Amino acid sequence: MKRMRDLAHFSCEMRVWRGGAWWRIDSGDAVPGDIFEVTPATLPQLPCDAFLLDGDCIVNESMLTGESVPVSKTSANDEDLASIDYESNDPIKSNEISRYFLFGGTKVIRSRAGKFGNGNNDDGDENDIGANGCLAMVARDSFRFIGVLGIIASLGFLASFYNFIMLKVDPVMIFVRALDLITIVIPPALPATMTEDGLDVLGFRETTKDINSMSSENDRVSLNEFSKLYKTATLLENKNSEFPYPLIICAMGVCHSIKVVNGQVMGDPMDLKMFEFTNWNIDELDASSKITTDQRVRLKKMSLQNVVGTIVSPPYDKTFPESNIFTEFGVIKSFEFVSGLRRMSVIVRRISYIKETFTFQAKVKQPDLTNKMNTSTGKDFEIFVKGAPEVIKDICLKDSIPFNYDELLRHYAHSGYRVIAFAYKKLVNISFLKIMKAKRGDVEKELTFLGFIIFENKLKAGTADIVKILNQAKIRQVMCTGDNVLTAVSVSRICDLVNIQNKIFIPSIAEREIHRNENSKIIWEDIEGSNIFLDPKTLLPPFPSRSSNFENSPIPFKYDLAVTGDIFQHILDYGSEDLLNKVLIKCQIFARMSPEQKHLLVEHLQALGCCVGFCGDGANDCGALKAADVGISLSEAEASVAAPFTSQVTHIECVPTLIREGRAALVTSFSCFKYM
Ligand SMILES: Nc1ncnc2c1ncn2[C@@H]1O[C@H](COP(=O)(O)OP(=O)(O)OP(=O)(O)O)[C@@H](O)[C@H]1O
Repeated sequence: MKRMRDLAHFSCEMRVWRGGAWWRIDSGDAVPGDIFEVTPATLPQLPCDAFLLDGDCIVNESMLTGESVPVSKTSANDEDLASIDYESNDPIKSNEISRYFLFGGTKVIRSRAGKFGNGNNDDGDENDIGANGCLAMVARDSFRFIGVLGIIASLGFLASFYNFIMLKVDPVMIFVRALDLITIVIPPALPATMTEDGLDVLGFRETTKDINSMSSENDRVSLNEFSKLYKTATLLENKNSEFPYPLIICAMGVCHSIKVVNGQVMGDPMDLKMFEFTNWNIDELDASSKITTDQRVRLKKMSLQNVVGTIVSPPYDKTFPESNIFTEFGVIKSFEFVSGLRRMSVIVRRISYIKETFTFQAKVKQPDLTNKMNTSTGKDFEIFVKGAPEVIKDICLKDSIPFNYDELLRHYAHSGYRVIAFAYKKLVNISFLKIMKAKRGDVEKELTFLGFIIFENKLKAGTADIVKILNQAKIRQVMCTGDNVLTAVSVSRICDLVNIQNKIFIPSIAEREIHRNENSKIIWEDIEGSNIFLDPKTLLPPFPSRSSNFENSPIPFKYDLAVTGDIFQHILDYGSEDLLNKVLIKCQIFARMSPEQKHLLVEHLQALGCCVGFCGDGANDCGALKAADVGISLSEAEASVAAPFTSQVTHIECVPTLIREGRAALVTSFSCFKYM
């Protein structure tokens, strides 16, 4: 809470643009409408919410979302600003707006050529952490209890006051005796003991360094760790005569959200592993970049110096021993990864150089400066898209999808690998202006499928032990993930979240999403394809003999359910309450869940009377973390506003620790009451 308070009262010096000149003012004096400058040196932490009007920047939002991957912000244009509904309760809700919205309290890692418009200088009190945990309930009930005692004491006080007056006792004595009665009913040390008890528990947490608490309340399991890029699978041959790398390698080199900050590459761990695999180089056109004057001159000659933010290039020395053409990629525009869309894309321009003498200088291993530009690139751009295979399939040209696409996807996902699909399109004869204005939906379509890349999901050491401990404690554990359902099933089996002997049933609907209604039939099918189906109403397997004593027949085998986000949504929209409750109670795996669906799952479990813990590690878990009774954010940030508890050790080992501490706090509180 102290950190929250500090954040609300945070002030610093800032440079604002007023009356045609720059002024240095205290951030407390900033008013809505001010335009101010953001650089990490002068304004490391944003003192207020703001719209990014010009330039771009990278911010660390982990204190809000728990997501330690830096987030890129691009500037808003007039159209964007005009489309905001300021009257709405939450004008910044949409993902589109958060692209150019800077949140007060977040840290600026890097900024480029920007001046910003100040939104409303609120005090960050929107970030309240709901007091919805068990300990909060105990605290609330404790104070209610003291309140009731207070009422009894007051009534006793009035009654004895009246009696003493009737007995004509001395007024000072009346007052002292009446006060005595209050202290008899409410032990004076009780409120202090309760507060002390709470502080003790919090104090212990702060010192463990594993779990940091932002409030006096007291879980999704991040089981997967990207350990190594296992294999690349190019399904289509995409040979390019001038450039020796296949398009899938180019895609791995350019299609990511890696940032270079002070010479260090930062970003999504999966992107980092993928990029590391290519062995390519990346640099950004900011003050700290290593981009040579020579490269800047080349960009300038091609009028690219103001539009290219990032340059990605294959290794100079190994690439073209024979060729006299060297190619690098300038990233013109990127559409960041959005959990709801499950994809990201970049628009790039190839920058090729025809060399007259391609001699490498011994030390710097860079092409000779006598290069000539290849001007043939003209108005051509390329878009590389990567994302969940189901999503990529939908936006690719049908004839570019290999016949065994689903089979391969199923094979790798079933083996527990994370599968990412890549697609590509050449955007021919388009002006810069058009590219800059292009909407995501307009360019991310009619693509050519390039291939899958497969990541091995390595379980963090000790995960299975923690799952076992929680099982022994009879705490129900459910996997809730954005990943593929088959991958989720495989990981759940490895860590004993579901018994490996159990059959798993997955629901599906024949109709496409837009044609679905309450009459759409859900089919619950065995994942192993054994042709066994569950009854769609009772979710029970077929009994050996339905005619004979149906009621008392034993269930023929043990089984679990795994539901995908779209079916979960369908059941919420059209299913009966009975079916929804059965799914909530019986289902062990919720996969391909969007952030909103994770949130809804928590709320519906709570509506059934469950006390829900949620353990999550990313921005896509924020809603669920906040809604849960016990939210644990696994984040490198010291404390994140996304959840009441933050564990810097990004492992579920913090869950039993927290439960133990919570129970200890409860026992201490009850003991206090008993003692008093
Ligand atoms: N950086 C990325 N670029 C492209 N696609 C991605 C990226 N990260 C994830 N995806 C795809 O989007 C899907 C959903 O991602 P999301 O971040 O919502 O969940 P997740 O990381 O798979 O799982 P969890 O919910 O356990 O964090 C992933 O399964 C993957 O197919």
